Amino acid sequence: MSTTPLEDPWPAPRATTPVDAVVTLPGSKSLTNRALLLAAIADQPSVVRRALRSRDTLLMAQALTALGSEVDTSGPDWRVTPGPFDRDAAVDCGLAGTVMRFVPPVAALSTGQVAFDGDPHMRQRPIGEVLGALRSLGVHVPGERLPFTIHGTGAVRGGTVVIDASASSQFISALLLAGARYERGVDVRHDGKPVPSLPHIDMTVAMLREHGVDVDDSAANRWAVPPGAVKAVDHTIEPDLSNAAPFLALAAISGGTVTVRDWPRVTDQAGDALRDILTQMGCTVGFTDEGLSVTGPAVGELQGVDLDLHDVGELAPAVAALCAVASGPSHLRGIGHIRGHETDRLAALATELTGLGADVTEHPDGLEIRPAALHAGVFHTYADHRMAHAGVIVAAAVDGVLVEDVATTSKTFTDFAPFWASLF
Ligand SMILES: O=C(O)C1=C[C@@H](OP(=O)(O)O)[C@@H](O)[C@H](O)C1
Ligand SMILES: C=C(OP(=O)(O)O)C(=O)O
Repeated sequence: MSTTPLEDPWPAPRATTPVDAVVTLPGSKSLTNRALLLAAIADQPSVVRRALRSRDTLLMAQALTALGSEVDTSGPDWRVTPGPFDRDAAVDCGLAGTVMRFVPPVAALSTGQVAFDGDPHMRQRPIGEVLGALRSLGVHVPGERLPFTIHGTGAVRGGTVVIDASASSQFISALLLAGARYERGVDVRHDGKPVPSLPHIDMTVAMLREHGVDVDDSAANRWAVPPGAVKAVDHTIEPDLSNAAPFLALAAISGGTVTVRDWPRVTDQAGDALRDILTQMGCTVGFTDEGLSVTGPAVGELQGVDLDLHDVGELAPAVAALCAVASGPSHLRGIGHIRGHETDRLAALATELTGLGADVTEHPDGLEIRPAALHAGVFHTYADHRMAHAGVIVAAAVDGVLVEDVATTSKTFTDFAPFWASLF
């Protein structure tokens, strides 16, 4: 966590010349929290190398420790020793969707009572479909939202369950991650509007297979996991490609070149879509020996885009910030579900960008953003790390923009602000 108190609101740096930088970014939240959880229910101890050390991943480590595993987070490589889930426990979800959704299905394997709660806004984020699914799989867990308590019996029957995962792909991932440990495994069917963030389900399926779990995803909207052991695997965590968005955006708006080291050539991370998105906006994007390099067009020549971000909604705040300083109109579609993220991101982006002079129309499932002259002001972040990323991007392009509570970035990036400032 940051040792230097930051001014709040923070006068985030303005890029007055092209920014050229090569950056090493912290590990992926999504990969780290899946690796930790699978390690805790595996048959042997294992190591999560280059684990992300941030609020969301420390909350996951604490949750698994509270259940009965040992998680040694003292070095860069985290050692996980599975232990019996045989005690009462309290789990703080903070504002981490991966903790609130992924931990209950494994907590249901405990013999104890496991109480879940989180930040004030976490009580608004959707979880009812997961709790309903657990009930129909034989788990005693009353409630629809945080706070709730799982009354474990040491085993879960499992079987077939139908849920509506149109609010979050994490509902499906959550049930699959635990399912091999259920007596009948789990067969999850989705019934509802299309599931968002499918790359995140692909990530879950790929990691389960690495752990020796046989996943059947051959039919659309159905995922099945038979009962069986979860083998221990040592994972090395890739850099967080979604958190690369503000850094690559800095090249895009300043006409500079930013390289993110160790960008994987093949990955299940949603952030990999930035390569295509930034190319469409007029950037030059390519792999080098060091990683992925993005060079922005001349200042003022960033192009507007018409994009369906349904699969990669977590990129929407950073992309919306870029659209607000682009030279042409943009339409971001297919992202109604991000109203259920850390805050209602469509409303928050429309309010904050409009507050700085942007021309934004908010739709039920997206945003239209037309070119306008932006001006100084305060960009509010609503306890949302990705709103803070959007704020620093706009501040880099517009004189006099201050970002309120930039420290909220600690959810997935410890000491983001000093690192960001060091690039100017
Ligand atoms: O499984 C995961 O690690 C995630 C899935 C996505 O959630 P939604 O499906 O709720 O968008 C994504 O936005 C979130 O940042 C991380
Ligand atoms: C939606 C996000 O997070 P969470 O894992 O808390 O759902 C996000 O990081 O953009």
